[in-house]
Amino acid sequence: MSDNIYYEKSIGLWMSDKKSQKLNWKELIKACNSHGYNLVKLDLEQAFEDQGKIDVFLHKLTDVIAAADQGDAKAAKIIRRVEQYLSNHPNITVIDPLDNVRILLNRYYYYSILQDESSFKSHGIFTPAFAEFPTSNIKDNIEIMRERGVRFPVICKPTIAHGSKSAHEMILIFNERGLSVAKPPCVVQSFVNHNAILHKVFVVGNRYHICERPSLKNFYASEDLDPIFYSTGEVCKADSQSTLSILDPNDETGIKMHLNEEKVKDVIRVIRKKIGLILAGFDVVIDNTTGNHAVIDINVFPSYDNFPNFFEHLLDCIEDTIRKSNSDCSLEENGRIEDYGGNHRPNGLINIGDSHNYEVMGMNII
Ligand SMILES: Nc1ncnc2c1ncn2[C@@H]1O[C@H](COP(=O)(O)OP(=O)(O)OP(=O)(O)O)[C@@H](O)[C@H]1O
Ligand SMILES: O=P(O)(O)O[C@H]1[C@H](O)[C@H](O)[C@H](OP(=O)(O)O)[C@@H](OP(=O)(O)O)[C@@H]1O
Ligand SMILES: [Mg+2]
Repeated sequence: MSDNIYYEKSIGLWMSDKKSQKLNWKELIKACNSHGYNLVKLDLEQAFEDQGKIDVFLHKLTDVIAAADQGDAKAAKIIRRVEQYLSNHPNITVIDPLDNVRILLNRYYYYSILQDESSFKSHGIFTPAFAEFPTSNIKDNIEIMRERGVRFPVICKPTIAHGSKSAHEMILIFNERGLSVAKPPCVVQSFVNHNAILHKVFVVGNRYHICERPSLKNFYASEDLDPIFYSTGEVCKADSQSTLSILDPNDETGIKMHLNEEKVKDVIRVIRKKIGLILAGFDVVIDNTTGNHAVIDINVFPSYDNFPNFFEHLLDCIEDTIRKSNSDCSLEENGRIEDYGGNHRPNGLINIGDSHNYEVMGMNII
């Protein structure tokens, strides 16, 4: 994977072909080498022991873990082998630990972690009311929604957040008769009107980057509307141009709701403390009536689209993690996200984009 210079340490990397095709391998190898690491592209079909010594295991195994947890024997065998290898090599830095990644495989589970976060309410942060449908019995599901304060319109999402294309297949449901399309196991989450603006926060350890994406226009409960099926990829990518994102004329409020960076940092602190991932992303929409910030989704190792110098920040963070684990004081143990070393910058934000499609690099979350 790299020129014939010997590098003392190695990063073993595995990700799906789908993700791998989007990766700029040349740039990643350059960043690894500049930090004194070889980059080894691991093969899950071969024993890791036969693929060279690694010091860091960097992965996005979400699809394989999800398949294993759903009973896929081949995937289960792979995950067992990976976990056995890592337990035989406790000095390998894993980014991120499989048990932490598992937290984000189940939407109901991680929504519950967010909902239970007591600090959010007073900071104007929330996760929309949600409920899980264990069966497709509409009467039972209406009762479950009532008990949990979930109100139409709702977005129906697969409970399992990764592992197949269907994990991103969403359904907007406007009334009780629309619940007939919900296919359990699934969660329903109250829809938050947010003027079709999605804020994606990409996190690498203590650093984050925010970008705006198209989202869904404002919707209201209605007995007349049939469910709307969509996939996230067709509505919320940077280049998406879905009619679902075009605000209705009477919704053109002209008021721009500004993302509050302090709220973003609060969410990052909670994710780092309660979920403990180095590589994560989350989606925020701003309630257009209250201005409160709704965290509607958290992702493992997302795209890091437009994250400036992502690979450099990744390697810095890997080295930071190794340094901290060697000094045996984990970030999560003391519950604080500390300042990090490196090119210390003021705790400010560097506005690196125009105000419309703004992108803001946040450094040093304290
Ligand atoms: N509660 C909600 N209120 C308003 N819009 C929502 C809500 N939940 C989801 N959405 C819209 O649906 C999109 C997809 O939802 P979500 O992010 O949960 O799905 P996902 O497939 O896991 O996304 P990703 O591609 O980020 O993994 C969001 O980007 C947003 O546009
Ligand atoms: O541009 P984003 O970060 O929104 O796209 C992500 C998406 O949010 C999910 O994290 C995808 O992961 P899966 O849920 O596992 O499909 C990412 O796909 P990946 O192939 O990069 O892992 C998207 O990049
Ligand atoms: Mg999302």
